[in-house]
Amino acid sequence: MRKLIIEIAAGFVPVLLIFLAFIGYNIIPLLVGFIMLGALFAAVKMRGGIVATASQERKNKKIGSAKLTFDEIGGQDSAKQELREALDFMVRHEEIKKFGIRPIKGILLTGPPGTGKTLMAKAAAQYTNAVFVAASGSEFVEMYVGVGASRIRDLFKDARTRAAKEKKENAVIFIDEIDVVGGKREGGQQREYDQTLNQLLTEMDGIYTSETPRILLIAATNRKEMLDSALLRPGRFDRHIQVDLPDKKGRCHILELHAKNKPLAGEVNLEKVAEESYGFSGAQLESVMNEAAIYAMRDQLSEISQHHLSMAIDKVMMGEKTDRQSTEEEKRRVAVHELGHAVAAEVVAPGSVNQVALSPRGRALGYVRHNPQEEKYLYTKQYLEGQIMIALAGAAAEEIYYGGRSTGSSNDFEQALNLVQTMMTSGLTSLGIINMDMVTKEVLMNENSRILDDLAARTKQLLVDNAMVFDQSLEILLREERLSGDQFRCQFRDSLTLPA
Ligand SMILES: Nc1ncnc2c1ncn2[C@@H]1O[C@H](COP(=O)(O)OP(=O)(O)OP(=O)(O)O)[C@@H](O)[C@H]1O
Ligand SMILES: [Zn+2]
Repeated sequence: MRKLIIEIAAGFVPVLLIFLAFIGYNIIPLLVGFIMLGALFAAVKMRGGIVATASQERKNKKIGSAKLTFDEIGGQDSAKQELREALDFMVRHEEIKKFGIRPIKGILLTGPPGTGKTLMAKAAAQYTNAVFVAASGSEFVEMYVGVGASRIRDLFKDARTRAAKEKKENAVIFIDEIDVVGGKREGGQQREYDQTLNQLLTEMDGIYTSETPRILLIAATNRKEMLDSALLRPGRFDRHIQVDLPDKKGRCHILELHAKNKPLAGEVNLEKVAEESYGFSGAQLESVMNEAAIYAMRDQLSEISQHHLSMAIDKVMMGEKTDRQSTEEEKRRVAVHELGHAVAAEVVAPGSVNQVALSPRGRALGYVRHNPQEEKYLYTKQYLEGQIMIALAGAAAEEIYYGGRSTGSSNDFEQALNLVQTMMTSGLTSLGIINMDMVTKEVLMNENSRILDDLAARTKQLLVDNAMVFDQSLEILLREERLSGDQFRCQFRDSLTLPA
């Protein structure tokens, strides 16, 4: 702010000189005035440039050495795989051109903070042998109108000049927090942001394959729904890769990576640490390792013990204001809920469960993945009832194990209600073929609850009948956070062969 006042004051002097020169018809103050104005203008512009490079350097420092490979990123197997596949388009540019395939210009990484999106972008640059230029969305928000747009221009220019200097054919530009510049344009007053976003779109449209360096933009956000749709159009950020919180195996891998330069005691069991840090991001796990080392040093010991790691988990968790107890409790409840869906699905449609997992994915804390089924155009009553039972089974399992439901079932109920609706309009209920407009609301409501109550009771019975499978699977799921379809079906087979 003080700088701004100085600049305005400094700008006032030459203007005054020019004014006085005009009144006095004197050429010397006129010239001096113009020279001063020019110098001031250059200074302001340069300051913008210097600030931009300085913050870029900060960012580059923050993300460590320029050479970072995918091997140094823990977990994230599917995200890494997807990203590599997209990058192969850049590496195999000759073939791409031959087939007339549109090059990929932008990749959007979405996911919670600290999951390694920046690391992914760095590894992408390494993988494509590209120069790496990074910026954060917030750097483009300035009080001077047009500065944001000119910084975007500078960012692309910087990528091009660096590639030329380092004799590289590719350049990766990484923009973190893209939502700050790329937010939806509806709203009206944010004109400065608009200019910046428009400049970004213009630069992206100006990327050609024939030109070197080939430029790839990687952007990161944890609020994809906030982005302006212009950014997501084909030819812009049309590849989306989800970077999730790591599952137990991923957490173990990340801990191993960050333990490499630290003296761990022989008794340390990183798998146990991974188990206790459910829901942690990569950044939090890095923090756990660091805090544990500090505890060990404070104890004047030469090695980090399991105890130090446990204390570090608590510290990182308290810092995040999460209640350890409720996390464990929540994990169990999610496991019960998802297993409910899975057991019902496997009974209703044997062989249909592909995977049950606890790792938080997007907003859901757990999920059941189903094997792709043949696409159906005609549904039987039995099929629809089965689907409703699968939807209701999450809440049913919670009722059996906890005596009540949680808020996690609203989507399931919506799905069940839609299915009942389909049954009614298709004449598959006891009402027979009906004209929905001619039946009173009350009749429909009664039939609706009759169907749902009946199916809910059958679902509960199904779960009770398969309690043994349920309990054994629950134990594995809580331990591993993941249960493959085959592992799951093993439980069914075992329970069949056991004497009743
Ligand atoms: N998968 C991972 N493997 C190893 N380290 C990780 C991983 N994820 C995060 N980290 C650690 O956390 C730090 C921060 O990660 P990074 O900056 O890549 O996260 P981000 O997703 O870009 O977060 P933000 O959205 O907050 O910018 C890394 O420097 C690294 O030490
Ligand atoms: Zn559910």
